[in-house]
Amino acid sequence: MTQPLFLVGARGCGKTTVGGELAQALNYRFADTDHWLQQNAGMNVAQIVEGEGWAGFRQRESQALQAVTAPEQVIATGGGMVLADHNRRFMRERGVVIYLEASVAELARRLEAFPEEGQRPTLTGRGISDEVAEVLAARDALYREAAHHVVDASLPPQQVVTQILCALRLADAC
Ligand SMILES: Nc1ncnc2c1ncn2[C@@H]1O[C@H](COP(=O)(O)OP(=O)(O)O)[C@@H](O)[C@H]1O
Ligand SMILES: O=C(O)C1=C[C@@H](OP(=O)(O)O)[C@@H](O)[C@H](O)C1
Ligand SMILES: [Mg+2]
Repeated sequence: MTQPLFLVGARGCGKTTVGGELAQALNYRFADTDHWLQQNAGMNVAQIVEGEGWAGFRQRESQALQAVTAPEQVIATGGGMVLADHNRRFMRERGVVIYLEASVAELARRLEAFPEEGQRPTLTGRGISDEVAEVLAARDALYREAAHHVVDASLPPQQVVTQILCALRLADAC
C-alpha cells in the first residue's frame, strides 16, 4: 500500500500528533496542511484570518491539500478541511481517509490545556467548550462522509496509531 493517508477530525483530536507517529511507524513522510500553508504564507493561521478572513484561509488550505498529497505520505489536515465538498471528494479518491473521533469533553480538555491561539483563532466567538460542541455538531457528518475508517482518538497516541494500522490491515495483533 502506498496511497496517501489523510487524517481528519475536530480541533484537538490529535491529527498533527498522531500523524507524525503514524508516519514514523510506516516509514512514510509526514505533512500537515496547516504547517505547509503557514510556511508558504509566512503568517500563522490567526494572521491569515485577520488579513483575509476565513474564506482566504479555506482557499489556502485547499491549495495545501493538493500540494502535499503524494504516495507514502501521511497528511494531517486542519479540522475544517472537510467543509469543502471538493476536498472531501479529493481525499476519498486519492487515498485512505481516517476520522479521529473524540468526545466534546475530551476535545475541550485538550484545547483548554493547549489553546495555541495562533493556530486556532476562534471560529464562533464562543468559549472553548461551547465552540467545540457547536462545531462538532455541524461537522461530524462531514468527517464520517469523508472517512473510510473511524478510530477512537481518546486513547494515547500510540494506541491510536495501532488502531489505524489494524484498520488498514497492516498490523498482526489486532
Ligand atoms: N491521543 C492523545 N491523547 C492525549 N493528548 C493528545 C492526544 N493527541 C493529541 N493530544 C494533545 O492535544 C493537543 C492537540 O493535538 P493536535 O495533534 O495538535 O490536534 P489536531 O491537530 O487534531 O488539532 C496537543 O496538545 C496534543 O499534545
Ligand atoms: O477546525 C478548524 O476550522 C481549524 C482547525 C485548525 O487545525 P487543527 O484541527 O489541526 O487544530 C486550523 O486549520 C484552523 O485553525 C481551522
Ligand atoms: Mg493539527
